[in-house]
Amino acid sequence: MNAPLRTRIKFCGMTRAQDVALAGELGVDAVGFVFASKSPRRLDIEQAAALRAHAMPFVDVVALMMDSPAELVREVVARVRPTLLQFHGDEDDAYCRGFGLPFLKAVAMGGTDDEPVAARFAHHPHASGFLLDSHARGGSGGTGRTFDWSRVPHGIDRPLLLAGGIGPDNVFDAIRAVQPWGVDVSSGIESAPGEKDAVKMRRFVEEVRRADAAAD
Ligand SMILES: O=C(O)c1ccccc1N[C@@H]1O[C@H](COP(=O)(O)O)[C@@H](O)[C@H]1O
Repeated sequence: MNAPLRTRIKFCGMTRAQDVALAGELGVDAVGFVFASKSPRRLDIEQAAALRAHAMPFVDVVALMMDSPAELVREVVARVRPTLLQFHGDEDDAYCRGFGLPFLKAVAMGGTDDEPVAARFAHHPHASGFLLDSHARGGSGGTGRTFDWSRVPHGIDRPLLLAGGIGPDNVFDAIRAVQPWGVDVSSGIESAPGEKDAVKMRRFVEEVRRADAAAD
């Protein structure tokens, strides 16, 4: 894919109505609700359904699952009505596509994995895009750690979202280095797990726009 004219932004791990509303005001493309059982940002279905009402038009709502029972995913789809699913575990392509929604698949960029990154995309032919995160295979995301951005493959025919340890202070450099289709941030815009910081959220968006304006 060509370098995008506008880098998409996803704010993940939202837990508060005011943060979801501010994301919309700032022109963020997507907000993520985490249902992974071990996450400090995990929502139950009632909380997520209530938060969903604060998402503005044209803001996608992404439900993040990690090796969840299919029954939970179905309930989230029915009651929270996400526009996209994001799978962070060992879910295979057939499982991921079985919920009738487009999905993103997270690819673990940390640890030691002999399979080349580009080859891993082939395991999920129906993924709408891939999210490259810094955790090792089997580990959780939302770590606040970066990975070696030079390992991001080029010339991939589907959207790539760069994640892992990105924040207002490094997102400009990240976009210049990788030219991803989008960036995904959680802890880098927080004051505490799940509590987004309005100043960091705004600065993050400004830095993405600055990188887009500086693109060759
Ligand atoms: O956010 C979480 O708690 C989480 C838990 C389990 C799997 C994924 C999770 N978050 C994803 O990880 C990226 C990177 O997070 P960070 O910016 O390094 O804190 C985040 O954008 C989510 O997509």
